[in-house]
Amino acid sequence: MTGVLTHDFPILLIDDEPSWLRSLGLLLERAGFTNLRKLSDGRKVRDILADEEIGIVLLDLMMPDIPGEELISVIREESPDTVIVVVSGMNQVSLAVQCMKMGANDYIVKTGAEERIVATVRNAVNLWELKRENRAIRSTISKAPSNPEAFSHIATANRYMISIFSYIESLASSRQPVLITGESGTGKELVARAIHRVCNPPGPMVAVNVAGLDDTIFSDTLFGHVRGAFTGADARRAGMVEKASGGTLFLDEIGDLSAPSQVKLLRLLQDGDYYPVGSDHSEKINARVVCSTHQDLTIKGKESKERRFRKDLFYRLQTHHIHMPPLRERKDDIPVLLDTFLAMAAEETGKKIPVYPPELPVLLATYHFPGNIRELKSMVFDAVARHGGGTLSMASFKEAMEGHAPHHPAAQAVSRQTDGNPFSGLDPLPTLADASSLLVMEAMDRAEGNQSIAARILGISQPALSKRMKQLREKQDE
Ligand SMILES: Nc1ncnc2c1ncn2[C@@H]1O[C@H](COP(=O)(O)OP(=O)(O)OP(=O)(O)O)[C@@H](O)[C@H]1O
Repeated sequence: MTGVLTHDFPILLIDDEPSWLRSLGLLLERAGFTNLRKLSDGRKVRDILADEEIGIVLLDLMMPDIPGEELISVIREESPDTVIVVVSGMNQVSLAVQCMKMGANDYIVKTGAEERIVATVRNAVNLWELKRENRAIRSTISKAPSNPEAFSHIATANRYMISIFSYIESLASSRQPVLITGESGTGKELVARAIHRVCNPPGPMVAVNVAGLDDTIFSDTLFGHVRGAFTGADARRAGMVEKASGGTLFLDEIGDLSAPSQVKLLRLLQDGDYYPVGSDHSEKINARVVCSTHQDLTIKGKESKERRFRKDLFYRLQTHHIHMPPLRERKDDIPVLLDTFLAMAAEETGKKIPVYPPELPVLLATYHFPGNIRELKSMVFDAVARHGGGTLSMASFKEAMEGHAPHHPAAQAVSRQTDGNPFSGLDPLPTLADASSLLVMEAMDRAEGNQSIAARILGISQPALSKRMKQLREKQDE
C-alpha cells in the first residue's frame, strides 16, 4: 500500500550531455517512471518551475552554462518542496555533503549501479508524495471538525484538542501511518479510535499492545503462522494484520519494540508486505496503521544500542504525528471531564449524578495529574462510589492529591525560562517579607479566594495561611 512508484507529477532531468540524458531517461522509463522532462540548458530551469509544479529534479553538477550548485539554490528558492537529487560524475563525500548543505536531498554517482539510481528516484518519489500530502493536510485544517459525532467519545473544551480533531479529519484520505505520542493516560487510544471512526473503513479496528513482546511472539501475533511453522502449530492462524484487513491496525506502546521487530514493522510500513511465521510467501497489508507510545522516540535508548528506536522507522511513522498534551497543560478541560466522569460513574453505580461544590474544579486545577485523565477518572469514580447523598465531598479528591507533592506551575514556568533558578533574572531581589506576601496573594488569586486550596498550592496548612493573611492585612492597614 506504500512504496509509491506511480506518480502524476513531472520529473525533470538536467544535464548538458544529451547521451546521458537519453540513457538516464530510458533507465527510468524502464523502471516505470513516466512524465519525464529533459533539459540540457540549466539556465531555463526558472521558466520551467514557473510553468508547472516539478516534484523531482535530477541534476548534474558540472555544466558549462550554470554550475549545479547555483542551480540547487535557484530550485530551492523557486520551489522549496521540490526534491533535488544530484547525479554527479564525481564520487566525493565532501562534495555530496556540500550539496546536501545547500539543499539537495540526495546525491548519487553516474557510474553507480543502475538499481541504486532507480532506488534513489523511488525514494524521491515517496518523499515528494509525503511532502505534497502534508501540504494538502495543512491547508485543510480548520477550526471545528465537520463530523463531531466521530469524536463524541472524547470530552474536551480545549482549543488545541479541537485542532487535533480537524487534523484527524484531514488525514482521513491518507494511507500513511499515524503516530500518536503523549504521556500515559492522555487519551491516545481514544484518538486512535477517532481516526478509525473518521475513516469509517469497512474492516474493524484491531488493537495490539506490543510492549513486552519478544520478536518471535511479535511476529506470530502480528503476522500469524502457517500450519507446521513450529511444534504445536497444528493449523494456520491469522495474525492481527490480517484480522485488521480493510480496517485499522492500532499498535500500542511501539517505543518498547525490540530491534528485530522494528525492522519488520519498518518493512510492513515501507513495502506493505510481511511474512507469516513459517511461510516463504509474503502477504500484503490492507489496513491503516496507527501507532502510539508514551516515550520520546527521538531520545529513546541513547544509552544502549539494543533499546534504541530506529531513526528510519521513526521518520516513517511520524509522517502524520499527533501529540496529546498532558492534562496539566489543558486545565480548561477539567470541568467538562469532571461532568463526563460523574455521569459515567453515576450510571455505573446506579446513583443520581451528584452535585459538586464550585471549588472542586478550582482544587483540581491546582494539581499536576501525573496520571493525566486516567487519574482524574479514577478520582471521580472513587468519589462517586463513596458518595452517600447531598453535595459531593472533596475529601477523597484531597486524599488522592495528598499522596503527591504539591506542584508549583508558576515556579516551574519561571524556572523553565531561567535555567532552573527563578530568581536569577530579578535585580534587586525582593525582601523575604515582600516575596512571601506576593506569593500568598498570587495563590489566593489562583484559588479564586478559597483558603484551603491556596494553602495547598503554597504547601502550608490552612491555619498557617490564615495567620499570614491576617499579618498581611495588618501591614496594609498601617
Ligand atoms: N478526553 C477524554 N474524554 C473522556 N475520557 C477520556 C478522555 N481522555 C482519556 N479518557 C479516558 O482516560 C483513560 C485513559 O485513556 P487512554 O487509554 O486512551 O490513554 P492512553 O494515552 O492511551 O494511555 P496509555 O499510554 O497508558 O495507554 C481511558 O479510560 C479513557 O477512556
